[in-house]
Amino acid sequence: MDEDRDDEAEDREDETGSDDDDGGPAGLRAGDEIEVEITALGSHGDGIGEHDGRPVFVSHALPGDRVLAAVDAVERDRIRARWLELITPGPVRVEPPCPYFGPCGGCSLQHMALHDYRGWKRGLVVDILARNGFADTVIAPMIPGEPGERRRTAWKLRATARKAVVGYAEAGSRHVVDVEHCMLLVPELDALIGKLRRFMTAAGEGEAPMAAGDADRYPTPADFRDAHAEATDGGIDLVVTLARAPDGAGLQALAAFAETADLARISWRPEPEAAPEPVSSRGGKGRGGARRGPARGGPRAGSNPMIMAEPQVVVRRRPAFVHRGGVQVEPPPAGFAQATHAGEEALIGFVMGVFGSLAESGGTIGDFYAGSGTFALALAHRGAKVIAAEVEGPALDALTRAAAGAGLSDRVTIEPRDLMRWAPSARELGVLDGAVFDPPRAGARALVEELARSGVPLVAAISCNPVTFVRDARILAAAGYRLVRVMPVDQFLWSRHVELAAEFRLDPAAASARIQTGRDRVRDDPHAPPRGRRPGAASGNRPAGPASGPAGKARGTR
Ligand SMILES: C[S@@+](CC[C@H](N)C(=O)[O-])C[C@H]1O[C@@H](n2cnc3c(N)ncnc32)[C@H](O)[C@@H]1O
Repeated sequence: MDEDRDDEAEDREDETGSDDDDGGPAGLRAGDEIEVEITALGSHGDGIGEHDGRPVFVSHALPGDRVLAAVDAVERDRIRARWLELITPGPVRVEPPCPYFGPCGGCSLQHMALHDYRGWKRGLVVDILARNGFADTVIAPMIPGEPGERRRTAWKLRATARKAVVGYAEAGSRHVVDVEHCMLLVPELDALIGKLRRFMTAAGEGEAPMAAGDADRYPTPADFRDAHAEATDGGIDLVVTLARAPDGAGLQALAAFAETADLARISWRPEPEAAPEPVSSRGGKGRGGARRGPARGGPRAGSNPMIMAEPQVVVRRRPAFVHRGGVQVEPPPAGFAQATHAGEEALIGFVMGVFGSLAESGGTIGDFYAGSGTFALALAHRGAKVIAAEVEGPALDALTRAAAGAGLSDRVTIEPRDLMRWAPSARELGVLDGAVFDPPRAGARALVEELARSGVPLVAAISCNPVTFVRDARILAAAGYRLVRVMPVDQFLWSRHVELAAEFRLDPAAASARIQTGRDRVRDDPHAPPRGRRPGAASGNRPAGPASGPAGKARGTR
């Protein structure tokens, strides 16, 4: 699925020094064929063997396999090779349960026995922690993923001369594999694949209402780009990306499809555009520039932002609501949701395990990268005062409405904020009794650097990228935070992606040795909001610094 293909380069922490090299071992060149005995599985799911003293990475090969492979690249520290033939299968190899496995880039490890796959995936977390100074950390058994659990997905939509295509991209390619079913998905999402294909096909054949009497017949199958679908408690929430804005007939067709497929809500959005460099009206760049406005995210300096327009709701037949920590919330179309209900429950359970008694005693907890409130609502429901910081305005609007609906408004303070560009300072964070952060794959370095100086005693981290997690964890550890326990979670079954939840406690010795930093300074500050009160409300004290980012909306979430 989309998550399984992104960020290939970003987190290849084990791939430094891999420049191409002319001379391979014994003159090995790209295209040469070699036999390799696979002894391990790498963090990207490639089988690893050895040739002439150098590691060889062979895609799709598994430990114990003996394979014939073609060399793709000879690099300074490794050889990359493409699988040609299985000479002898290893003991962990099984028949993949899905007929699309191989061509479809959605899953990469269905051919590995589930037990071994799960051991490998948990081992990724164990290994990276051990290699980064956290060998003593307690690592819980992994919360396993199961087929039929994935409650959100993004399909690629294409049209060929003969048919409409609904599916997933091939690994490392733009080609889309047409699928009838996906066994990862909850049944209602799986059933939507065929309905969506029929809808696109009907558009092409002039059978759909959108085509009736409309010379331009919009949208045609070729205008569909992708679809984001989430199974909510109210029904499916579908967002289609289209190459052009639908006209009246197109909107009617989308509404009719929502009726036929019994969707809760259907929206459309245009294709994303590359963001221009932020330019100041005075000729400067960035922060003081013309794009400054209410916090909605926006292009981040040095990133590769694609501006995603807000989806426009065509019809909302029922509320597309979900329950989070006992509170009902209706996230915005295509808003972030944890990929599986079981995964979300496990993560909320972990966070409540860390902060439960603090919440019950009315402590103040920051939820950073809060989305529409998965943790904030659960914590507030339990009694905490929560400051929820997030860049996406629509997610915060949903969180605000949900808090109001549950009578929790007085416990939830919303903080629209781009946390990568304008992380709250250690001093601002010092009012908190606890903090949870759940960033995108890039991690939360700017926030963590401030947290490390803040003196906040209890911190929970949720991460979808162990590489950026250990980077951030080392910053906290260097400041005296002990990584108490980690819980791996498999929300992306049969992929290389693993999530984790972690608990950090500030070492009492480090806390008492702290000389007038963050928390201590704030306690001494007569203008600081008293602990246990709602910052930004009674005291009027809002965390300093710009709470607004450039206009527009850049997406970079998992
Ligand atoms: C992994 S999601 C977690 C959301 C939420 N904790 C949940 O479990 O539903 C990451 C969140 O970070 C937000 N985000 C991404 N970049 C951000 C930034 N620069 N500043 C603040 N929030 C950001 C996304 O909008 C998204 O809601």
